[in-house]
Amino acid sequence: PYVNTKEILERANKEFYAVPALNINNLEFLQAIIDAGVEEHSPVIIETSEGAIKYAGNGDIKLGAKLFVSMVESYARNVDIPVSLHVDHGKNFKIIMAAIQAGYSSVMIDASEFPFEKNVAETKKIVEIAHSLGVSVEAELGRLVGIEDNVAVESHEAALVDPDEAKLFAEETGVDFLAPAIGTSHGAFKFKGEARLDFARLKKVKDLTGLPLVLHGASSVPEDIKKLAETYGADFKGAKGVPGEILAESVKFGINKVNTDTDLRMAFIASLREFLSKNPGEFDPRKYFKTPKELVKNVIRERLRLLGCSNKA
Ligand SMILES: O=C(COP(=O)(O)O)NO
Ligand SMILES: [Ca+2]
Ligand code: NA
Ligand SMILES: [Zn+2]
Repeated sequence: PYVNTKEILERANKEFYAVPALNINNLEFLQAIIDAGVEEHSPVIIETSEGAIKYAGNGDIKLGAKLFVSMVESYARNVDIPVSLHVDHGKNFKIIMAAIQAGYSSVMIDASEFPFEKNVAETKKIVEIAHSLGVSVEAELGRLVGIEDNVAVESHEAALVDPDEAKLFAEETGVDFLAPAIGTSHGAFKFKGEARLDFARLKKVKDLTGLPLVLHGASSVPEDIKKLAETYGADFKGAKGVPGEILAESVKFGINKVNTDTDLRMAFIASLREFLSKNPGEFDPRKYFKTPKELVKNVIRERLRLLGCSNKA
């Protein structure tokens, strides 16, 4: 069934596991996610960035939002796992409103680049509108910067979430789930040295807010996927993600939603490169997208198990 993200995350919060939030831009990734959830008897959270909404709507954001809601809601009705649809990194009021009106389960208002007071004001505004329409809200505190090696440079300290601010933020905004910056960053090149997240800081945010917490920039960039892509011509030198054991550790300290985009993209392109080089005569997209979808599905299945949300449907 199609559910509200809050329902999925409240249970995860109570039972100490995490649910991946999986970014899509098209039909194939959505199919891979639904299949992974069904095969693992697991809830799944589908999320679309503002760019994805523009992409699907061919520039028309209302159309894009409606298209994603109808696709996700239709597939969700067809399976017996909880599925929700979320706006990732909402910054543009018009796009957030289009998504809420189209029927998204939840939206992120990302005002994390602004000073605390403005972040509070922006988030509060969206929370009031969203809650009046039964939509749940995510916000972010701190900025996504990798903690270089073990030297938490001055500027990085300033970028990471302040746990006391997080408590105040939660009280003042009424936000449903919170993304505390603890050392991750988006994309495939997250760390130059050792991957390290600030778990002490994370635990403080959890203790002080009690909210379901979100880890952004959570892709692992699995070694086998990277190698497969490079075998077939990709140049992913220096790509490094959050190791699986660190992701599992973050769940122990209170992470309940794990934003995953890069790993799906890397799996898809690695498998597509392999398929195309082995099948030079193929030109049916239902064929050349089949094994990429399979690999994306299997990467997601593994992540569902790692995060403890398999069999939680
Ligand atoms: O945070 C993310 C995705 O992060 P990755 O690039 O690590 O998949 N989306 O909001
Ligand atoms: Ca941000
Ligand atoms: Na998000
Ligand atoms: Zn993010």
